[in-house]
Amino acid sequence: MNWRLTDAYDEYGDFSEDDVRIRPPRKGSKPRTKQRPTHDDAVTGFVVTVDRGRYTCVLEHDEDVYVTAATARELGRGAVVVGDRVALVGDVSGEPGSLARIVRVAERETLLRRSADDTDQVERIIVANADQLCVVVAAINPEPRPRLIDRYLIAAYDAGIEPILVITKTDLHPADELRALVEPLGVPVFTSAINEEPSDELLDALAGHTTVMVGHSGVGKSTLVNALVPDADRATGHVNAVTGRGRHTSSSSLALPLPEGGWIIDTPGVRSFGLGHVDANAITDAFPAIANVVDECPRGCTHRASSPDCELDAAIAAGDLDALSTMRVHSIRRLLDSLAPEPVADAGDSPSP
Ligand SMILES: Nc1nc2c(ncn2[C@@H]2O[C@H](COP(=O)(O)OP(=O)(O)OP(=O)(O)O)[C@@H](O)[C@H]2O)c(=O)[nH]1
Ligand SMILES: [Zn+2]
Repeated sequence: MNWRLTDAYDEYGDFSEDDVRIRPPRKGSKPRTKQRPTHDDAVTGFVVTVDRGRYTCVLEHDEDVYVTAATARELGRGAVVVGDRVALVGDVSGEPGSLARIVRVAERETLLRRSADDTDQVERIIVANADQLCVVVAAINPEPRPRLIDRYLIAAYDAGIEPILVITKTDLHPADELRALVEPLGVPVFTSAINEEPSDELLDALAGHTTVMVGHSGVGKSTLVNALVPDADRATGHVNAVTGRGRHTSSSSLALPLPEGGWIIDTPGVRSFGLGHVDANAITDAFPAIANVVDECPRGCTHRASSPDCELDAAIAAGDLDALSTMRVHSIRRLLDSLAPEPVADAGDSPSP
C-alpha cells in the first residue's frame, strides 16, 4: 500500500464527522472569569479532566493528590476547563467522597476552543494553557491527510501554540514524504513506532511543556500516549476513583503527567479543526513561502482563487513557488472558500461575529 503527497492533497477532505473549530482568545481581551475576593486558605490545583460538572484537580504542592471539585456558584457553568489552574477551598483531602470548591481560575496563557462545524457559532473550549500542539499522523494506515495537517498547523499558530509533528507507524512505511511536508515550515518532526521506546528527542521536546495531542482516529495516539506516560493507567485510575466510573469513558480531554515533568493532554473526539474564525492573513501567515508572496498583494486581497490581482497567481505562473507550496496554495484557497462568505473588500480588520 502506498500513497502520494500530490494525490493525498487532492483526495481527502479536510473534515471528519466531528469537525471542530479552534478559537483563540481575542487579542487584548480579558479572561472571562471574574476575579473574586481572595480565599486565604485556598490551594492551587491543575484541572486534569471534567466530567458532568465535577472537576478532577491535581494539587500543585502534592501531585499525588487528586481532588474532586465543583465550581463555586459565581463562576458559572463552563468557566473551568482541562488545563486550568484553579484555587480550591473546602475539602482538598482527595479522600473518596470528598468535594472541594473551585473559587478562582488563573488567567489563561492560551485557549483552544472548538465548535461542532464551520457554521456552528456555539464554541466549546477544549483546553487551557497548552503551549504545544502535537499533531500525530501515521506514515500509513490511515493515509495522511495533508490538508488536515495544514489545518492543525494554522490553528496552532493562530492560538499562539507551537506545533510539533509525530509520525507514527514508521515500522510500516517511511516518514520521508510527511517530513518533507512540514519541515520546511520549521515544525519539529519526530518519528515513533509501536515496538520502540519513545525517542529521547521526543521526550526532550515534551518535557516541561503542556502538550495537547491531536490526530485523526487510528493514527496511534493512544498507543503513543501510553508509551510516553507509563503511569497512564495509574493516573487514569485516580481520575476514575474520583469520578466513580469503571474507566475513563468521558469525552472530555484528560491531562496525564509526564515522568519528565509537564503534561500530555489527550483529546478524544477532537479530530479536525474548523477554522471559520481565522482570517485570511492568519491562514497564509502559517506558511512562510506563501506569506512572503501575499505580503505583496493589493490591500484587502483575500487570496482566494476569485481574488483579482492576488500575487499568488503571479508567483505560481512565474514558477516562484515550489511544487509543495503550489499544492498548499490550492489547499489554502479551498479552505478559504469553505469559510464564511468573502468579506467586504476594504475591511482591513473585519469585525468578529
Ligand atoms: N504497526 C504499527 N501499528 C501501530 C502503531 N501505533 C499504533 N498502531 C496500531 O494502530 C491501531 C490504532 O492505534 P490507537 O493507538 O488505538 O490509535 P488512536 O489514534 O488512539 O485511535 P482512536 O482511539 O480511534 O483515536 C492499533 O491497532 C495500534 O496497535 C505503530 O507505530 N506501528
Ligand atoms: Zn492575495
